[in-house]
Amino acid sequence: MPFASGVFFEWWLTAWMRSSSMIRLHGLAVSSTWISRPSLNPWWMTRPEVLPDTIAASSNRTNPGRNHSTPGRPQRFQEMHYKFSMAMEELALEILQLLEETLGVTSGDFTRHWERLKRTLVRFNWYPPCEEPGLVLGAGSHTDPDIITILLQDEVGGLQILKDSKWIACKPLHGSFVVNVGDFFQVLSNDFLPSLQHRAVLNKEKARLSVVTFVLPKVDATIEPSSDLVDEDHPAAFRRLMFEEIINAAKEMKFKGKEVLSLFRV
Ligand SMILES: O=C(O)CCC(=O)C(=O)O
Ligand SMILES: [Fe+2]
Repeated sequence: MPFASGVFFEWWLTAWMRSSSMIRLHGLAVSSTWISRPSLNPWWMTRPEVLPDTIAASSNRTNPGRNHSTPGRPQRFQEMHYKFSMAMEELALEILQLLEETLGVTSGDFTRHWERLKRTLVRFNWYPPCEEPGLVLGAGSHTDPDIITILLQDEVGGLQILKDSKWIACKPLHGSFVVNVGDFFQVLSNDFLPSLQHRAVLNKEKARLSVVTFVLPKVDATIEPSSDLVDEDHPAAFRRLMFEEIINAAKEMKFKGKEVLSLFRV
């Protein structure tokens, strides 16, 4: 759906970028963020002090409860953004249920946080072309601190994942989503599903659009490895912790990635 309107987004985000200060996500990207459940405080609004500057800047524009009246956003774009985040909520729940089935999690531990406290954050990242793509990143190397991230990228490509110390291009596959495991989920799954270190590179000629849905628990959600995935051979790898602790640590480490979880290992 969003890519049918790629031209529109490019126009809109460019205009927005011109008319407001540039928002940077570690590197060179302009983002527009939507919160699916304005009634639930997103973590960056409840704890402004743990905000990365980039997200703080986005959140100023997406004041929860006022998403529909955010100035400068055409009504049609807002409606589309809303519909998209609702569809992503359904998809997220299905993915989590499938993962429970696959890993034999009968306690409902994966879906519990989500069903009770569900919240998605849909972000449009627009990466302008860059004459020297080797010198700057669109999004720096990081892991997402959330449960899972559902990512849709256009045909330009630029997402890379770190595997065996090498960056591997995650080539766009038309009509498909990329699903990333976040730090929170690595804890829940007791290391069975490790979070993914990734980044986005820029393109010399073409602008790129990605639509990223972060599936988040409430900031004070408490987690520990699912009892279904803990046994004698696989003792609990993490202590009990609050989602907020992951966020705070990620912020302190400037969203650089995997080391964050080492703070919570037992
Ligand atoms: O644009 C991309 O491919 C990656 C974006 C990303 O990792 C993020 O927004 O967290
Ligand atoms: Fe990410």
